[in-house]
Amino acid sequence: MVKDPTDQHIKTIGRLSLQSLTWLRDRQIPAEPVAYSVSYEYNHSVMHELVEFIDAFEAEQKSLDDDSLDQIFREFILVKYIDVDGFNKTVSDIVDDTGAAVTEARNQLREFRQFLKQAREQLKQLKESNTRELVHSLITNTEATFQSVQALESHLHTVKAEMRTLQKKYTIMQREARQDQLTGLLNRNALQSEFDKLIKDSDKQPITLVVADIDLFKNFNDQHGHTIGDKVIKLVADTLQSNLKGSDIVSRYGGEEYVIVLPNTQLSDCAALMNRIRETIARLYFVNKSNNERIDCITMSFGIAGYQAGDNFHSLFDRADKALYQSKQNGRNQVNIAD
Ligand SMILES: Nc1nc2c(ncn2[C@@H]2O[C@H](COP(=O)(O)OP(=O)(O)OP(=O)(O)O)[C@@H](O)[C@H]2O)c(=O)[nH]1
Repeated sequence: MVKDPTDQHIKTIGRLSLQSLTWLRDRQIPAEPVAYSVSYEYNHSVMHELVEFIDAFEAEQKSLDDDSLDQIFREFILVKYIDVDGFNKTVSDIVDDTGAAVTEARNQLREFRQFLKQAREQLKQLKESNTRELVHSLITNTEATFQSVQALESHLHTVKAEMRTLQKKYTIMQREARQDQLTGLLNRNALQSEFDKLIKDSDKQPITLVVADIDLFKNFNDQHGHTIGDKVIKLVADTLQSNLKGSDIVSRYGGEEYVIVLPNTQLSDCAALMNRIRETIARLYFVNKSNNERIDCITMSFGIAGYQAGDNFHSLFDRADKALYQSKQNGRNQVNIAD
C-alpha cells in the first residue's frame, strides 16, 4: 500500500538513504541499484534474514562483491516483490468486474420480479383490449432479463478462465520464490522452511545436514571465466541431485555453497554417501567446444553434522560449517564430521 508521504515518512526515508549510502561508502561499494537496494534493506532492518545473512557473511571477513550482492538481492529482496503487486491488481480487477456484472444482473432480476408482480395483477383483471400490450411488455422484459443473465453467464465463464490463468501464474511465482534460478535447486529460504517442517516429524530422524563448498572456485573463475564457472555450479547441482533421493533436501545456499539435509540418515551413512559424491564430482570435466580442450572441473569439501535435540537450523548449520572449515584447513577435497 502506498502511504501518504507525510513529513515524518519523508524524514525517515531521508535518514535511511543517508545511512545506506554511508554503509556502502564504508565498504567501498559503488551505490549502484542492486547494491543500494541491499544496503537500504539492511539499514531498514525489517528483513531479519537478510540482516542475519549479511552479518554472518561479514563476520567471516568476506567482502560483499557483485556476486554476493546480486545473490542477496535475488534471494531476499526480489522474491519479496516478485510481481505481487501485478498479481493483486489483476485479482482485484476481476473481483470488481464480477461484482459489477452480478449487481447489474441482480437489479435486472429485481425489476423483472416487480414487473411479473404487476403483470399477475393485470392478468387477474384481463380484458381483451389490453392483452396485446401486456404480452408485448412481457416479451420485452423477459428478453432484457434473459440478456442480462446471459451476459453474467459469459462474464463468469471469462472469470473462470482468468482465475485458472492466475492460479497457474501463482503456482509459478510460488515455485520461483523457492528456487535458485541458476541451478533450479531450492534456495536458502525454501531450505529453512523445509528443514523446519522436517524436524517437527520424529519419524524423519536421525537427520544429518551437510555444507558442501567448491574448492578454490575463485581460481577456477579467474582461469576459465564466469560463464564456465556458472556451468560448473549447475553441473555440481545436477550431480548432487542425481545422487540423492527424492526425500532429501538439496539447496544452493549461496555462491558456490550447497546445503543438503538427509532425513533418516546416520552420520556414518551420510559421510559414506558424501565421499562417493565427492569422488564423482572430482571426476567431472568439460570439453571446450572451441578447441576440444578438456577442462578438469573442481573438487569439493564437505562438513557434516547430526541433528540433536534442541537444535535449530542455525545451530546445526554452524556445526556442519565448522566441519567444512576443517576440511578446507586439512587440504580440501574431503569430508569431515563435526565433533
Ligand atoms: N561463476 C560463478 N562464480 C561464483 C558464483 N557465486 C560465487 N562465485 C565465486 O566463487 C568464488 C568463491 O571464492 P572464495 O569464497 O574466495 O573461496 P574459494 O576460492 O572457493 O576458496 P575455498 O572456499 O577456500 O576453497 C568467488 O570468486 C565468487 O565470485 C556464481 O554464481 N557463479
